[in-house]
Amino acid sequence: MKIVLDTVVKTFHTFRAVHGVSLDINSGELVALLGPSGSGKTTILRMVAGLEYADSGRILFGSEDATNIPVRDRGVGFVFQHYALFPHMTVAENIAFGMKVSKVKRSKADIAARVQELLQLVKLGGLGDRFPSQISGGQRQRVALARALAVDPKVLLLDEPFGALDANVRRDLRRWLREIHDELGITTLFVTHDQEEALDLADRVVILNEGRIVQQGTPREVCRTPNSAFVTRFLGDANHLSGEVRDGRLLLNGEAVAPATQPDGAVDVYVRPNDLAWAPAGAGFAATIQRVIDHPAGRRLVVRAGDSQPIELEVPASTEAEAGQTGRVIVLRADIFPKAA
Ligand SMILES: Nc1ncnc2c1ncn2[C@@H]1O[C@H](COP(=O)(O)OP(=O)(O)OP(=O)(O)O)[C@@H](O)[C@H]1O
Repeated sequence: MKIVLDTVVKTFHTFRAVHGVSLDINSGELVALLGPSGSGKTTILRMVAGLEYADSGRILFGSEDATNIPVRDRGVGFVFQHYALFPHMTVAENIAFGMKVSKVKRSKADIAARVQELLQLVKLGGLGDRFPSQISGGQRQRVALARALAVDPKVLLLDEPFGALDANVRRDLRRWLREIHDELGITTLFVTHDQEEALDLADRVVILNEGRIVQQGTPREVCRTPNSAFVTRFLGDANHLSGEVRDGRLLLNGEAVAPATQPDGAVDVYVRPNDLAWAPAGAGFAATIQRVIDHPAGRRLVVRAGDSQPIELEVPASTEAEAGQTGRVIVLRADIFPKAA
């Protein structure tokens, strides 16, 4: 089922939460809405669900205006962070609930068979008789997904479904969700404020700020060609340096470090730790190591150049480095924007 948002606006009292958002979600696509708190992600999701109405603009399900389709006929499944399971029902009863109240009548045997099928799909076979309080948080969210899938939705809407879980469980669950999505091919809209989660999971990432889409593209596109300082900062883990472009070269601390295509003038430079290298001498700009942080994948150097803020570099685990050493920071790649006023 393809979903189209066409210039959708939503205002609460006098506050405009969504400013004319247009977005196509193709059939079978997994799209992540990513943005800081208050950027309008949940409001957009709720409008697609039919839980909230747009002030103007249109939302289409296929070629049909969704305004005319009641919520229960939209064929939408939801999973929310705090969309609790019914505590007095077993896992199996929770999954069966939607089928029992659905307009599509199914026999008891059909419902029981479907529940078993879903329990296998979400890898919880054998736990159907437990109560929600007897399973882990990650398992509960898998039950919530099974419950959402039980009524064969054409569209799946997920609002921070893994928000309350710890980092390792979150990572496992999003890989697993991606597999389920690929198996079932349901058009899926996923809301998160976690960059890593969006990049890991989605076919396309839509970045929102203050109720507007500021960039959209594949994870690779938004990471490699962020179109603004906001997107670069929001995607995280970038050093921010002040520099200057002069005659087609980027200058940091007065030293030419890389070619630049921008017009001459002051610039904001964002460089990811992986796009910097460390060398005892040679190109780049001079810096002094302040700290070395070892982690399983390599070493992180925290350096200072002149009176700059600390700059972080990611280097191979084999790199010899210690606090107090001086050397050169080499810029392999940078995102350069005209200096913000
Ligand atoms: N029912 C409401 N009444 C008034 N203001 C609202 C209502 N719902 C949302 N808002 C406001 O609209 C803006 C967008 O909210 P929304 O929940 O869509 O953001 P979000 O990006 O999902 O944020 P979060 O990540 O914190 O959930 C916020 O400023 C919020 O306070």
